[in-house]
Amino acid sequence: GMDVAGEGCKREAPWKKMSKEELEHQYSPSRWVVRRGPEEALKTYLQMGNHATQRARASRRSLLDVPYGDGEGEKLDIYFPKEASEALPFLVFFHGGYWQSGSKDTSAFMVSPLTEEGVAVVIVAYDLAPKGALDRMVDQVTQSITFVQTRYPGNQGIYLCGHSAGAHLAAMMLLADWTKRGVTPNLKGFFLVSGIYDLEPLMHTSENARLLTTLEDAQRNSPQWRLETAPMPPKDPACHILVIVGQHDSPEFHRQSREFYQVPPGPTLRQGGWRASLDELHDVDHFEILWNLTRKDFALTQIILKTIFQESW
Ligand SMILES: N[C@@H](CC(=O)c1ccccc1NC=O)C(=O)O
Repeated sequence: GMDVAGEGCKREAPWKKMSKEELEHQYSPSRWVVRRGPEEALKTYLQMGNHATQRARASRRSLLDVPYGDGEGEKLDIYFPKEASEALPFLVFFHGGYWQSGSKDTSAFMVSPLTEEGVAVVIVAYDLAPKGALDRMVDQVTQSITFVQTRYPGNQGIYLCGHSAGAHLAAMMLLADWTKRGVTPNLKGFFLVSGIYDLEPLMHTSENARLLTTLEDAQRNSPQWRLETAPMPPKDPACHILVIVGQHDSPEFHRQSREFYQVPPGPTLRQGGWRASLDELHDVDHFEILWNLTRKDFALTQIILKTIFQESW
């Protein structure tokens, strides 16, 4: 059964007993969708992202292709609520696509419902593999957050949201050393959606082989491994960490979320003041969990809004 955090007994990782085919299957999110075929799911995801982004750009005040660094790929888009103010909460989003696909230009899913409620939304581009190695993507994500804090020092909180590979990049920010950046972002929350936190099993799948050349690469870039080997005290105990997974995500994706929730900062730190939670969202797959964020009445949209605005509740 599921063991209780703090028991201190570590089982052998279950994925190590899987065949290559099984591992491949577990880490192919599109094979687990229930309402359409894999190809159709990926196509719909792209269409929904395209449409949401076009709509956001047509209907909201925005700053597009803002450079957050010198690199050509280091750009972000900012979407604003109707009321002009710099004292806004900011939600910064990192798209998924296994670090090798996806774009900020098709990822503005949550812009309409969040800006409607007074949240500024930032969609970040980063260098995909093979141009970007994981260390570089992590560095770029760190830089993008530093940029938002520097540009909007009066922000009412920066909330990070990432999907799948993007949730991995957001989770790596729990480990970021901001002192080296000269500015500490006003981080108030993490929304980690259908993420991957231990990269080691991916070394044994086809799609990601070229991303992780050594075990050291995988471990250095795994928030699960890093927090297990060197637990970190909370920098801000008020900061929320929401680990969220879809009901129809694969068992390995469920395990990744559950185990990440159980490391510090997880329930062990919750006793010490962290606010961490693990949520399984009813009847959604790996892609619906994101494209439904275009809707205000979707459970995850409501969770995000409640988390951001609870101080005033
Ligand atoms: N080739 C993958 C695609 C994929 O995993 C994916 C696609 C869009 C957004 C996120 C994804 N997964 C993790 O980042 C699949 O078969 O599902």
